[in-house]
Amino acid sequence: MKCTVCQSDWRRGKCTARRIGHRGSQVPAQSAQISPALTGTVTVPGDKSISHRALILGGIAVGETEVTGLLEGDDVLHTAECMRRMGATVTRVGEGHWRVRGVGVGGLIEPADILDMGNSGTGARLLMGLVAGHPVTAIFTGDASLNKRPMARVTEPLSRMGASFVGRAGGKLPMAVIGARDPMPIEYRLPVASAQVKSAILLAGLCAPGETTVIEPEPTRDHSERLLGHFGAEVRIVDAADGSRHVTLRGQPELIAAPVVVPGDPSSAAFPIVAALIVPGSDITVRNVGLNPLRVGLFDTLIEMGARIDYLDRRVAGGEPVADLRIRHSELKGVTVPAARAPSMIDEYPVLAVAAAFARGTTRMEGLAELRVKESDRLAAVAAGLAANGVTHEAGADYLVVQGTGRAPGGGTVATHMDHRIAMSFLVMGLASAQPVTVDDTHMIDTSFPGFGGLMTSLGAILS
Ligand SMILES: O=C(O)C1=C[C@@H](OP(=O)(O)O)[C@@H](O)[C@H](O)C1
Ligand SMILES: C=C(OP(=O)(O)O)C(=O)O
Repeated sequence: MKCTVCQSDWRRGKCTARRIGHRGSQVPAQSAQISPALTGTVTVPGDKSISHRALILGGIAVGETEVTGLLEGDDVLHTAECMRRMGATVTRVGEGHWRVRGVGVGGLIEPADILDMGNSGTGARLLMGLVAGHPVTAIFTGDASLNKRPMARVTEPLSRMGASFVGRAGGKLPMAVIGARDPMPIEYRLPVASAQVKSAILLAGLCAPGETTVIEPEPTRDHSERLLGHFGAEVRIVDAADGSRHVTLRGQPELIAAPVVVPGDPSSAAFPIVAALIVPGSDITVRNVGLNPLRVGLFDTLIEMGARIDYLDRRVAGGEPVADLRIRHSELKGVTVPAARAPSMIDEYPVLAVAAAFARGTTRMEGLAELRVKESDRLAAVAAGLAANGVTHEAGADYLVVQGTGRAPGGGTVATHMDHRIAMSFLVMGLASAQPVTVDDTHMIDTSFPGFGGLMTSLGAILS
């Protein structure tokens, strides 16, 4: 018998592959079917982007950083393990409660073995940036999905800073990163709006003397900037008249350990939220959702579509705005989502496409080219999932148009292509579609949302 996730031998009820974070399975498929009104109050796991960064910056700070609310998803666990291999002491104290003792900026040690980043583009690209600024060599690899994703977007600027790279054709992992002995600060204009690329350059810039500047065509999530400031680095942000944002870091700071409180991940909250909007009679509350202005594009779009979402008890926790969200079933209407909004909701298009299938009228989503290089080609995977479930749509090179009729027919099986967000989005679809929806593999859900099935079931969702 073989593990249905990685095809390694399956013995004594376990997958024999000894990859970090990989549990393997024989029963990865799952179906969702029409469910009664969803009700209740839930808390989603911690923000994935902030969790990676808390471990990375804690790992190069002086002293002990206490992290609460850390996402214990596979992606973040890979980052924790890789930081350990480069000298940081990373300890789990309790659920979501971790301590990190750092090595100081410039103090990374060379890892004795290959760094396995699993499914995580964020972990891989941010750590490639960090290694690029240190005089060490590290070999990065990932799973079948990550090893297909483009890395030239980070190797190009990091080469200018003095690092070198030996990888597979087309700039793919596995790849050796040979860190710069004397890293140079650069000024770099990002060719694509990407918080991962911005963060990789800033992390390399920590070890360079002088100022490293990243110019973003449109602002992307700013968790790196916020946390760098929180740990004592000098970061300047200037919004230019042409709409671009200039982020400048002064290199070679001493980072000082600082407590990090991780809010709930808005990208994970998106799934119960859309589920409640489309399942008739639903009324749920999702507590402690991060509302960083550069992450809320989905919520703004849903409200434009007619969603009844109330922000309760708005507050600031751990330097990020948060609120409890009350969501009630809503009659949605189609809207046009402009390309400029993409950076603030880049991971939410699959679940927005599901909401659009339950809206009345046409929803047009533009500026989606980046979806093609995520854990899967998300534009193609969403289009195939919509087709399998009888939803009329049109997908172009960088756009998606969904014709909503108030309810998706369902009845299809969706290929998830090792992509957690495709799996969760189509399970949400099945909760309100006329026929059940099946997804072929639910394993990858643990990368970002461990406990997804249990949380949805606790609200009344029927998953089998
Ligand atoms: O910086 C981050 O934490 C992330 C940035 C985004 O990727 P890009 O930078 O490639 O847009 C996003 O898709 C990813 O889930 C997390
Ligand atoms: C794109 C994602 O993550 P990453 O790039 O870190 O793999 C995601 O979580 O949707």
